[in-house]
Amino acid sequence: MTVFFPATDFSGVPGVLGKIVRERVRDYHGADPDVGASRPAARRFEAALKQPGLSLIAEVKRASPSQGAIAPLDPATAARDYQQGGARAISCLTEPRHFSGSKEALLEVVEAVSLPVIRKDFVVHPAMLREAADWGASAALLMVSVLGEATGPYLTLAEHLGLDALVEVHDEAELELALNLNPRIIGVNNRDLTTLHIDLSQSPRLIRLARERGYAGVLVAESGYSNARDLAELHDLADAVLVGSSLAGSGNLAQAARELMAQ
Ligand SMILES: O=P(O)(O)OC[C@@H](O)[C@@H](O)c1c[nH]c2ccccc12
Repeated sequence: MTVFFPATDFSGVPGVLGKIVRERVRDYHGADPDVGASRPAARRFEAALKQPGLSLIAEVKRASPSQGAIAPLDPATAARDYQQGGARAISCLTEPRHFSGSKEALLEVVEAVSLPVIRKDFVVHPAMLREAADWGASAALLMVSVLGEATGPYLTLAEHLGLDALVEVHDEAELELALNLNPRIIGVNNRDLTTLHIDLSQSPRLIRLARERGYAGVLVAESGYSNARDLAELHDLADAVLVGSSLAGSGNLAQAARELMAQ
């Protein structure tokens, strides 16, 4: 299928995010943009997040630009532990240089658990979504800070491939852009990926704003959560929370997940 992509100029993406994005652009330079025939939507990721109560998306995260090495997790074991600890979906990084992610990690996670899995990467090329579908992911991350006006076409592409999309925003302007596309799932990242600074008030604030604007889709709070207290106000506000570092570095992933979600 053919999707119109506005010229995407990633040279303006600032900071750490810009560096990673330009590396990913080079990685996929010349990759085949053809995504093939349409695939049926399973909507498993979305359905997992819509269950009653705050849903946990637990992330297989071995390293990050802010922390360096977090833990030498075996992806399959980590995903199984998260599932046992009550996670409703698994996020798996596939970015290799800064997050120690890989295709293999994603394949192992998909194989290990019955939960839906989201491919966590810096999507800058249609081939990355085709791969996500081929590798068995149920969803992929689309970052408005990276894709800007191209977020719409990428949403169409994800839909075409039967993938759910988590449309990630960090500030009001990005939220406005996302709301105009009316995606089924919006995530608000507490971390500014250009500076790596975390502000835990960002998600609740923008989630409230989205609801005030009449947004009726699924809302996800992302990043920086390390204990049950941090989640207190999210229980009646967000549909889901995305947590990586604090769980991954805990030493006991199932127990850490249970303790985090306890009210
Ligand atoms: O490790 P944390 O602070 O719990 O955050 C998890 C997740 O939100 C974070 O990994 C993330 C959110 N959006 C991203 C985009 C790219 C890379 C990583 C991310």
